[in-house]
Amino acid sequence: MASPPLAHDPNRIPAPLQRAREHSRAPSVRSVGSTVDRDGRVIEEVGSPGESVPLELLQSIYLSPNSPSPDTGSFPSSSGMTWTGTAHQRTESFSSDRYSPHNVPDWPSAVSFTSRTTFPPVKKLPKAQKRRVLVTGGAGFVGSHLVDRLMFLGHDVVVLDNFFSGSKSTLSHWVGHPNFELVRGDVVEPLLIEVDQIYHLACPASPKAYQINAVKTLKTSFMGTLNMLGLAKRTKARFLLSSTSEVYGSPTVHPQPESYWGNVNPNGPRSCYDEGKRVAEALTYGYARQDGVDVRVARIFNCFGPRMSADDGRLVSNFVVAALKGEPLQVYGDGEATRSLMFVHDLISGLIALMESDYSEGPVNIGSPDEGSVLSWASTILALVKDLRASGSIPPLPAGQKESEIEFVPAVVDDPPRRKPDITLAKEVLAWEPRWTVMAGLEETIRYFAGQLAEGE
Ligand SMILES: O=C(O)[C@H]1O[C@H](OP(=O)(O)OP(=O)(O)OC[C@H]2O[C@@H](n3ccc(=O)[nH]c3=O)[C@H](O)[C@@H]2O)[C@H](O)[C@@H](O)[C@@H]1O
Repeated sequence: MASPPLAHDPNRIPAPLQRAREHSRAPSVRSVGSTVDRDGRVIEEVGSPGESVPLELLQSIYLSPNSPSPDTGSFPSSSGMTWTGTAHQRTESFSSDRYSPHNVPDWPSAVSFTSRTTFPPVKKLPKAQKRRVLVTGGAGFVGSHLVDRLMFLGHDVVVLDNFFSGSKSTLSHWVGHPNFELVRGDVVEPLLIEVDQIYHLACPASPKAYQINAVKTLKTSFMGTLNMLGLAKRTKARFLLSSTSEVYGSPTVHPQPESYWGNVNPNGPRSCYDEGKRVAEALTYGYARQDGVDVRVARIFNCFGPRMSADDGRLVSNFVVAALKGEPLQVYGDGEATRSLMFVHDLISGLIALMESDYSEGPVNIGSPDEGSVLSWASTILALVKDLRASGSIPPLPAGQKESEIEFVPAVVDDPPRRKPDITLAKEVLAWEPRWTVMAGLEETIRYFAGQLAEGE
């Protein structure tokens, strides 16, 4: 089904293009060599001590053989994997010589598959430490990164997903692993299994996706959360709800602390998601007070990274894909709305830290304080893609094709004008704060999408 266009406000006047051009003449923004964190330390592992996973292992899964390498800035050969050592345990499964598409008449784009016999290496945990973890929405962008992390840490993971916005390909590397189970199903139906922890992520999260079927989004938020809380009550599992910064609506307090009650339009085009998540929070604390369910609530602020789908509709994926293709970066409205961007590995570390913490008194903001205007993020992404191209790290544009430009299009209805988390509480109770710079995260995301585009995804 084609996605209906987002509602636009025709009365908002786009800012002059000249300002965008000034922004995009930003100086070189690219960092060189290994990925370093905010303190200038090389990032070798992600996650808190005791719960950390080597970055190279994670990258070996989500970066394709066609993704440019961070250190050499060069392309790996399209015929083989570039990762070595324990991280390289993937089975080659594409078009062997024998079954090459060229050898199959009339099948120009055929792909052959072999069954996987080896898996990425996972920790061996003593029985007492091994948890049975349910991740609803585990095939989605955020869910699949969480599943990777939990699998590497050695837990038993069950994923429940209806594949509305998630995809089986995000988890194909675990299918058949004895610690892993993938269930096609919808959280609006009850699920009868035995678990120790539930990460409840299931719900379309991009404004484009959640507005396609507003009633279904509300049903997922309400009935899905009700069912998963019922499961938590029966199994005495700890329950973590992925809530959102959208519960703050168009905030009148900036930055937003957890104590702020928000300013949400209860019947606008975004209300299906905003109010859905607000009722999901109310249900969660209802079960905690009434039935003693052990709950955690994470309010997630704008997150980006590999495995966002190219047509996801959100800022980073839209701008990166457009810049790589040489298409216009469309800024809705005047581009003055602000967002604070967090890289996905930081979010996963925050979610696990919250699940494992003793803090259950109320919601915790998980987000980055790196606030910038939409226009400034568009300019930054454009400049970064240009730099990576100039250094030969990603493919050049086809001959004759011009670099992307910023284009202003009408504003989106009820688009929150500014957003930045107050993360004092997360620092205090979880000892968590973002480690990745936006630049390092954007480079990783650009490498991911460059690999995807090279494979024709
Ligand atoms: O992460 C959050 O805190 C919440 O908000 C986001 O919603 P939004 O901030 O509107 O995310 P985007 O769709 O990425 O938009 C960010 C800003 O960029 C603008 N934008 C987006 C895409 C684009 O192509 N052009 C553009 O100008 C939007 O109008 C908006 O002002 C996410 O989509 C929600 O899932 C999430 O819960």
